[in-house]
Amino acid sequence: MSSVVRVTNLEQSYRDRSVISGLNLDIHLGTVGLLGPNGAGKTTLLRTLATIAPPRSGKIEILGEPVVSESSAKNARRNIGYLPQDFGYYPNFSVRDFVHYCAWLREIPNIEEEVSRAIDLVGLSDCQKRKMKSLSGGMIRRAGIATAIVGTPKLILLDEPTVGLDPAQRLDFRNLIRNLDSSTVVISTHLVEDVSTVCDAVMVMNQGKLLFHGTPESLAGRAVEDMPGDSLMERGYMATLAGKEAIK
Ligand SMILES: Nc1ncnc2c1ncn2[C@@H]1O[C@H](COP(=O)(O)OP(=O)(O)OP(=O)(O)O)[C@@H](O)[C@H]1O
Repeated sequence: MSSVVRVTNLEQSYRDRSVISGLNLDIHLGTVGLLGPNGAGKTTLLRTLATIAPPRSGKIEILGEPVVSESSAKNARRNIGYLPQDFGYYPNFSVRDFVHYCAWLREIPNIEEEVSRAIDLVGLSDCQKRKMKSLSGGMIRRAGIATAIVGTPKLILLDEPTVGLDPAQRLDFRNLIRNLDSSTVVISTHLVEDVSTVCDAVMVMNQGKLLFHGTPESLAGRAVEDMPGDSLMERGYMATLAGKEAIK
């Protein structure tokens, strides 16, 4: 199976401070959850995969094409939908204007149809004419998700997409992700249950290193008795962070 994303020996730093080091990664078609505590490097990794932050060193390939220059990054971005953690918007734009503008930037064909579809998928059709500044936090987040999924890009990168969503909206979000089966979706989250319910694979990062990459079941299989957590997967995650894995 060919990789949708391949990362080889990635180093990233802010000024002289290394935040990702020696990271190797292959992501295949499907939905992958990216778990890690605050400051683990999740946002930095997603920004790198979104081709916004060029690697300090190492290589990235998106859909088999190396990203080595601004023009190759621009080509890659046509296939990438990215929802940053703190995304900006023009407060006076309507929901539709916001999604349309992002689709236009990505040069999406059949733009009106695709924008309507994305807005419908996030459940905002009835308020697509409302101004962004009049929306609740959860609705703003859903409009942001629409900008990432519009045109069904081959790679969708969502940084903390469920923050601010109420429990019903989180269930809707999971259903939406399940229906994006022609895309590879990478979801950064603190919520282990988001990962256990929708992801085919899980990555656990800490201190800029990848500690685990496998199925949700194999992460749950790392659970050890004395670890805190309400589910096997939470305990497996905590055991992985603590470097204490179940002995098989
Ligand atoms: N612009 C920046 N300048 C300097 N340091 C930064 C910058 N952005 C992030 N960092 C540092 O890089 C490290 C990784 O941060 P990053 O935001 O990638 O982690 P994260 O896993 O996404 O965290 P969170 O879950 O809190 O969003 C942290 O120690 C953070 O303080």
